[in-house]
Amino acid sequence: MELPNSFSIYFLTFLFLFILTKLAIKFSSTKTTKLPPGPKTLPLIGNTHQFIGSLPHHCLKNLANKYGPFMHLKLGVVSNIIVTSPELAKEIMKTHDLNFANRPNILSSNIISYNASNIVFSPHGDYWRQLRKICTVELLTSKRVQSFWSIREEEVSELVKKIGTCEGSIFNLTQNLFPMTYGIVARAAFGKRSRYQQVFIEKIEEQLKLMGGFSVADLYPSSRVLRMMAKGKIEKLHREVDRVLQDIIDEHRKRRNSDYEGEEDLVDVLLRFQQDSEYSLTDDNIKAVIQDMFIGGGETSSATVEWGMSEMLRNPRVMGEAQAEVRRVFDNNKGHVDETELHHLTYLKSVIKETLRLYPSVPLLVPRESRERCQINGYEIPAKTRVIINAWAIGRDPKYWAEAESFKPERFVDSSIDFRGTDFEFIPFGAGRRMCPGINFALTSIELPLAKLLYHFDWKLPSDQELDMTEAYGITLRRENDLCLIPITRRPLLK
Ligand code: HEM
Repeated sequence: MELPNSFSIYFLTFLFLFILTKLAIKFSSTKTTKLPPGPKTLPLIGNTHQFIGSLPHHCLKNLANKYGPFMHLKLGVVSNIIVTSPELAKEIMKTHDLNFANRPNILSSNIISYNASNIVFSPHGDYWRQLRKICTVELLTSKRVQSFWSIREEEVSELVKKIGTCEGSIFNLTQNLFPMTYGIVARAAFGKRSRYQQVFIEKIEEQLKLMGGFSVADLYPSSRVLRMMAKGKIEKLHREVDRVLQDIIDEHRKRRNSDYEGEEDLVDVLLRFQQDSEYSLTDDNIKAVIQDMFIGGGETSSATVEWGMSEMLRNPRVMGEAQAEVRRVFDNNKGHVDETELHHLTYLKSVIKETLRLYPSVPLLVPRESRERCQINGYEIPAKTRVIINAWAIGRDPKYWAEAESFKPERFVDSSIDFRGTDFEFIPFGAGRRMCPGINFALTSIELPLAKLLYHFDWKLPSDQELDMTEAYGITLRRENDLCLIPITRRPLLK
């Protein structure tokens, strides 16, 4: 047999290595460049057309039913990953939390948040850490929250008094709940209600509506023309809100320059920080944080009270049980509701959890953005990809919740499932580093009003028709129509 000459050996070795390298490249590229599945995209618009006619969290749930809990969607030219399962939510907010600790640059949020200098939209880093720490220490720890008890007591009692005067006639609960909750935040964080509170609430609500949709400019971020066109309305609204926020700062500054010797509130602390800090906070930065507290503290908690009351009206058995509990606890002890005995209201706490399961106030949480390319479940997530977590759909997934669409507070009565960021099937406050820091503040602003509304009054719908539960369009989950009810006094307000 003739031996191969050295040329043939070199040639065959080269050919072998060449094929091997090609295969390795092919194999590794199919493995690492695979995006999660998703519907086919159309040229230019991507999947944007699939959002027409329904609320974003509903559309995304329907699409996830078809394409799975880890889905890739193109909105315009922007890649989005949609997460619709507790396991994958845990991957994003726990396993890869640091990589997803940034927020995307969204035009409306950027304008409203003074160039992303608030807590919600600022990039993960020292500036964000400092601001979040100040707000937590000054306003949001459970000790600080408790210290505001008299403010809550006054504001909620005022509402109860007003309801008492409408005995037997139709009372618009929505129109009165929201100002009350904003009042609590304003007094706790800034010392008093704003002079322009009503206008301010209206403008903030308009802002939130605008932020809930997909602005065309955000679908094509590199188009300066689209950005210029989209800015007009949101900038006008922002200028109006800005005037109120500047007013709050100016008043505090004037007070600091006088001989005022009262306690410092959050704005005083931020102004002090403005002078001392290495970050040299501007007035705009402070206004951005004030707004965080207003939106975080006002809108979300009132919406939860409103949905909780709505569901109880649809489920008289639940309403009856919650009322019996509140009346049992407070008739025995004091004859009026105060915060000292709220911890006995275990059924009411389950009602609140069930409300947040079905109506998480921020249904798609606040979007995250990947810093670096990473792999999850064998799929590649490129750097700077937007991630949207559908907490609303996860809370209604029959795989994790029996009778998922029914309002059944009992499911929480002897259950350890909580919303503090460790049970990923129940994440109304998010999880991980960017989780909501306002849980303690929120809970007291929900529990006290609900307990008082149930203690003092029975409630009836104005007509025999079933209560309309349509959701409004916006970044927060609100009722489309105001909740109007007839109160019947059962325990008159004594003091
Ligand atoms: C029912 C009431 C509330 C709900 C459902 C809620 C929900 C949320 C959610 C889902 C997030 C985003 C979390 C994430 O990205 O993982 C968030 C962030 C935030 N919330 Fe809340 N929130 C509520 C009340 C409050 C209150 C009372 C405050 C303050 C007074 C507040 C202040 C904030 C702030 C500052 C952030 C941004 C955190 C960050 O990016 O580091 N929230 N909230």
